Amino acid sequence: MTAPAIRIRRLRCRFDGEGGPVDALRGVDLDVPRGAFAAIMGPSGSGKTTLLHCAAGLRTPTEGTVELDGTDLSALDEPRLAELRRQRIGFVFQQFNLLPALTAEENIELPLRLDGRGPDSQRTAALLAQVGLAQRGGHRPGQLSGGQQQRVAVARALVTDPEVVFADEPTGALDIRSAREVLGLLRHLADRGQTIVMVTHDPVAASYADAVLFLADGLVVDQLASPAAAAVANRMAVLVESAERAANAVGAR
Ligand SMILES: Nc1ncnc2c1ncn2[C@@H]1O[C@H](COP(=O)(O)OP(=O)(O)OP(=O)(O)O)[C@@H](O)[C@H]1O
Repeated sequence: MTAPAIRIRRLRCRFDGEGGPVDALRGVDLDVPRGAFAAIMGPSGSGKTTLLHCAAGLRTPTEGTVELDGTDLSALDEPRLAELRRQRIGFVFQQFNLLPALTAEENIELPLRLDGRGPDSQRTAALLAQVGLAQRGGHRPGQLSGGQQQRVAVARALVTDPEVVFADEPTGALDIRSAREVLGLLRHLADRGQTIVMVTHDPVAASYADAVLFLADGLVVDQLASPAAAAVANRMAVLVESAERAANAVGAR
C-alpha cells in the first residue's frame, strides 16, 4: 500500500496566549490520500489554520507527527524543512499574495527562482493555459480581476509540481462567480491527481471537495464524504451553536 500524501498522528499545538496557554490542536489524526481534495471546516478558533500550518511545515507542533508522502517533517532541520516547503508544497492564500511589480508569468516562475532553478517558459505557458489565462501572462496583478489573480496564484502554487497544495480560504476575497471559477479549477486539478487541502468557511466551497473534515475546539469531530453544501451547512450550524454555548458557559463562570 502506498503512503497517503499526508499522514497526521496525535497532533497537538499549544500557544502561549495572553491569558495562559491555548491548546489550538488537542490530538488530531488525519490521512489525506494522494489525489484527494480535502476541505477543513470548523467554527472560528477551532484550529483550522493551525492544522494547515503544521501540515505544511510552517509551524512546528508541540507533539505528534506530520508525514508528507512518508517524510516525517519533525525529522528535518529548518534548512531541509524550508527546502521541502519550496519543492514539495504549494500554498494558495486568501489575499493571493502576488508581487505587484511582477507580471503574471514572473509571479508564477518565482518559486523556481527562489529554489535556484531557472524558469521554464513552456511550463509557465502551459500553467497559464491550465488556469484559463493564456493571454494574460504579461499582465501585472493590478491589471487582473481578483479571480484572475487567484488563478495566477494557483498556477504559482503548481509550478514546482508539489505533492500537496494547501489553500487557506482561497475564495474568501472573491465574488461568487470568481469563487466558483477558482473552486472549479481546484476540482479539475484534483481530478487530474493533485492532492489539495483547503480551509474554508463556505459550505458551497467545501462541496467541491471529496471529503470535509470538521474541527471543533482543536479536535476532529466529524467527516463527510462527497459532501453536499446543505449537509455541510447543517453540520456547521450545530458546531457553531455548541461552540457559542461553550463560550457563553465559560463567560458566565
Ligand atoms: N500565535 C498564536 N498565539 C496565541 N494563540 C494563538 C495563536 N494562533 C492561534 N491561536 C489560538 O489558537 C486557537 C486556534 O486558532 P486558529 O487560527 O488555528 O483557528 P481557526 O479555526 O483557523 O480560526 P478562524 O476561523 O477564526 O481563522 C484560537 O484560540 C487562537 O486564538
